[in-house]
Amino acid sequence: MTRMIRIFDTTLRDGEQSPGASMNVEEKIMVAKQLARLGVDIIEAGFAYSSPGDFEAVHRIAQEVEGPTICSLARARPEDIERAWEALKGAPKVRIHTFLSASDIHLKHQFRMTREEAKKRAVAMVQLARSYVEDVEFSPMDASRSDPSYLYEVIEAVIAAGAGTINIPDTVGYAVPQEFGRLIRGIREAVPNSSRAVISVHCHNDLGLAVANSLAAIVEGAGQVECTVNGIGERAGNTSLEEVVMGLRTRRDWYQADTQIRTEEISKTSRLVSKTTSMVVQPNKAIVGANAFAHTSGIHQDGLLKDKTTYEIMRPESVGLVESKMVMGKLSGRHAFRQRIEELGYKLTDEEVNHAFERFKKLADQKKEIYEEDLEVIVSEELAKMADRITLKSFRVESGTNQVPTATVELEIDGKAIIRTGTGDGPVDAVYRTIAAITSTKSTLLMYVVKAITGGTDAQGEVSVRVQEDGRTVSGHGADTDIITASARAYLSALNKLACLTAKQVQGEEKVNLI
Ligand SMILES: CC(=O)SCCNC(=O)CCNC(=O)[C@H](O)C(C)(C)COP(=O)(O)OP(=O)(O)OC[C@H]1O[C@@H](n2cnc3c(N)ncnc32)[C@H](O)[C@@H]1OP(=O)(O)O
Ligand SMILES: CC(C)C(=O)C(=O)O
Repeated sequence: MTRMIRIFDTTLRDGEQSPGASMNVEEKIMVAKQLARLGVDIIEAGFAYSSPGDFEAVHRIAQEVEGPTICSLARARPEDIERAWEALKGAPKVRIHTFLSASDIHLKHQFRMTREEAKKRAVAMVQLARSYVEDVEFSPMDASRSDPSYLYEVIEAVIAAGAGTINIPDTVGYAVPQEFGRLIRGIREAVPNSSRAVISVHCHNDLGLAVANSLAAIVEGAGQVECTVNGIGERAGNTSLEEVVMGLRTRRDWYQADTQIRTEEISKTSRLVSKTTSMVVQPNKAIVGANAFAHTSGIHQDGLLKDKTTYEIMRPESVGLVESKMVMGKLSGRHAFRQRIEELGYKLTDEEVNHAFERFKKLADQKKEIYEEDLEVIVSEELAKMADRITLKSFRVESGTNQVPTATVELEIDGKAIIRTGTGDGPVDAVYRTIAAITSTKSTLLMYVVKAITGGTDAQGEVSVRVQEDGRTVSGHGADTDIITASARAYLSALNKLACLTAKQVQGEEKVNLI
């Protein structure tokens, strides 16, 4: 049977403890509304006592956000619990979450309390919270570094005092999965009244184990997981909501557990939290990173095109993405290349695909990522080239501060190679003049524009020209990471369009005429 695990989202409380992640009241309300759409069971909206802003956020979220239970954190102090109640009162589903350390390290060095004093305080504060609300959660802070026998005593006492949820925090991210799972099993076995409460876990990610620890706890009977969107939170953050939820959903066969989360809302929620907290999501972050559903290598891309299950354990649509992304680059293969150009609307023959693919591979060696625009340029140029009578074979340009720019250009016209050298005012001008000399064109260059298609110094430059001859105006485009090559291609594409290069006998290096 599948157990339903409660998702207690603490993005607005522990998540906000990430340096620089603070949110104003309106932003918190916006995130809380999205968390409700995501389907979390409980929203920890803040720590009402900590500031007027947090009080207002808890209060307004409790009043305005429908669906989840709204919770405020409170230290084990009467003033905190009263303030939490003031913020929450009047709202339909509310919880007070109070906490006090159980570890000797904390009790001795921070709280300067004995174990007995701390237990008494915890019981008294749970009772006080219960005098206001039905739903009280207690956390024995630093539980993973506490003496288990004392921890069990505290848990038993606070359940008897009325706490319905006992949250076991790995406050400093010290636990490892097998150990943490054993701790949860120990609580269930050693605390006589433990079945009267939901056992929750709250893990920090200092050793990168927050999700693993939370899943290990679920295996041993935890019924609630505290987590944050994108895993943000104090220091290295908290258990990532999306990872734990998708872990359970994808491996329900193993965990026999699931959540009520509407997973299709995950990506949207992640983007909103990232934007609101200004915390960038690392590209390789599981589930929500930009690369989480991106496939780069030819072999993977080929497998995916044949059947998605070959290399995808989750469908991108299941987390609200439109589709997996095939990243076109130097590791891509012909199958993926053909698929992508067909998606762009081009129907190519096998020969055309082969030509275009060769050029794509050359470009991919020069550029880290190939964008759609790059592909369009390659394919459209490749298609146009098939019919071209003049093609660029090669060129060399010399230019510098104390040198007349000189170009040597080799063209193929109707299958004949012609090489010529010429000069100009700059490298592009030298190439253009030499091309004009070879082709004997009478055309006039009306416009020359160069722009970067994509960002970065390795961007492709796109050159557009407009050329006029005998009252006819044509345009030409060319693109390459080398703008002189792009310029030559643009000029030649326009000359080809003039399409009146007669098949005049081209003998060796003889001139031909564009009529
Ligand atoms: C593990 C966690 O993430 S717990 C949540 C942590 N979150 C935050 O701390 C954010 C909000 N905090 C705040 O705004 C402030 O710390 C406040 C308003 C709560 C308290 O501010 P101050 O009164 O200036 O105290 P300060 O933060 O310097 O010290 C904390 C005090 O709370 C006490 N305290 C800490 N936790 C608890 C607790 N669970 N129960 C009772 N007292 C506690 C400390 O012992 C210390 O008391 P002391 O002044 O008698 O030594
Ligand atoms: C308040 C508790 C649950 C906490 O945030 C922690 O121990 O990390």
